[in-house]
Order: sequence, then structure tokens, then C-alpha cells
Amino acid sequence: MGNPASTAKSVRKPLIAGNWKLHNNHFEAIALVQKLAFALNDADFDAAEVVVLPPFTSLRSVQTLVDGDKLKIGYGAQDVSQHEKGAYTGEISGAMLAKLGCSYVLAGHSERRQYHNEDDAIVNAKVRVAFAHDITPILCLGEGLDVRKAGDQVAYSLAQLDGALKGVTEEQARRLVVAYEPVWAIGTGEVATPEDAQEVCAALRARIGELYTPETAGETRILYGGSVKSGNIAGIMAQTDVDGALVGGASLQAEEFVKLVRFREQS
Ligand SMILES: O=C[C@H](O)COP(=O)(O)O
Repeated sequence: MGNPASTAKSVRKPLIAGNWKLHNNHFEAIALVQKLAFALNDADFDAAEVVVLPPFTSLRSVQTLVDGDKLKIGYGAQDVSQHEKGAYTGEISGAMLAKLGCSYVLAGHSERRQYHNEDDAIVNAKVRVAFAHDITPILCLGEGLDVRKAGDQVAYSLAQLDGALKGVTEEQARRLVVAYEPVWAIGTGEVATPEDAQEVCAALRARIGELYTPETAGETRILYGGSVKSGNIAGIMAQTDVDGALVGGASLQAEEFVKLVRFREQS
């Protein structure tokens, strides 16, 4: 059965987000953003929205650079506390990120789920905190290798989506970004085929259409993540329901990330 929401790809601006993970102190962050700005700030570059997600300690430096030089680069954080304030040592609140001008925050990255025991309820709380502070959550989800081998990747990813969107309103869902990241493809060099990515991304969009409306599903941007590089992004982006990429390793080298972002210009 066709998915009417899939027809609206042209209205969704591609989003390429670089998740730096545990890399780059604030000096290195400044150097990397300056290189990206130099290569991406030409007046007519409008092919994609480019976002960097540095560690918390680099956010202030990135904010100063982006605001001061009016760079066409967005930025956000890799995580947010589910709590607003209080005795939560080491946590960073949504209000703090909003004050730093963050436009985006990851919620439910598989490394948070795996190493910090974040379940769907916590991820849901983080998604809601982000919206409450007018920050767009990039909701990360995706199956591990055992689930993929069993052929249950669609059901597994949809269950994570349902869990993360409890209590999220229609108006909020329109601003949502979802990142489908099969865990077995993260940092492994093992990229999902474009068809693998499309299968799950199409199912996610159809479910958003059921939970909300087909119009909302048509506006939601769905990214693919997992070993995306300049050499494989074109095939992934050609898929109807893939609107961008969440990039880890390849976002740490300016030259490679710029090549990836400008993939349409490659012959
Ligand atoms: O957040 C990014 C993803 O985990 C992908 O990382 P990767 O591009 O290094 O595989």
C-alpha cells in the first residue's frame, strides 16, 4: 500500500547533523566550526541545513562563533536531563541548553540507551523536556543485530517510536526529527543498504501519520545514521523517506564532512 505522506519529500529541507560524541575540546571545536564555516558559508549554499552537536563543554564557544559571525551552521547538544533542576549531579537541563541557543538535542541515542540504561520512558521525558524549551529533539532509535537477524527491525523501531512520543502533541510532532540508526551500523563501517534505511524510515513515517495526521507525517524529517560517509550518502538520500543523516565519525574531519554535506555537487 502506498504511503501518501511519502510524496512530500521536496518540502522537507535536508538536515545533516554531525554528532561529535566524546571528541573535541572547545579549542578543537572552534577550529572545526571555523573550517566548516569557511567551506559552507557561500551565499548560495542552501542544499541542506547543517548542524553540529558538540560536547556540552564546547557549546558556549560554538554559540559565540555562530552568533558573532552569523554562520549558517546550527548547533545543539547530545543529551538533556529529564529533570528541570535539583540534586542531579552532572546533569544539564533543557533551560540551560535553551539559554545557550541550542536548536537541537539528541534524545535516546543508542549509546545513551546502552551505556546509561535509558529506556523508552526516559527518552520520552527527554523529548518532552526539549519541546518544553523550544528545542527540536532528534529522536534516535533503531534495532540491534539480533533484532535485525530475526527480521523484526520495523516492529522494534515502531515500538521505540510509540514509547518516545507519548504525550507529544500534534503541534510538537510537526517539529520533531527522527533518526533511524540501526545499532549494528554505528561506528562499524557496516552501512545499511539504502533499501534497508527506506524500509524502516517509511514505516516510521506511516506510524507518525497514524499517531497524528498524514500532513504531520509529511513534514517530519527522518534521518538515517550509521557509518554515513561522503561515498555512500547519495544512495541513502535518494530514498523517498530519508531526509538527511546523523553522522558520527565522518563529522569529525572538516574536509570529509563538507564533502558529505555537498554530496549533490559531486560528479
Ligand atoms: O550519531 C551518530 C551515529 O551514532 C552514527 O555514528 P557513525 O557515523 O560513526 O557510525
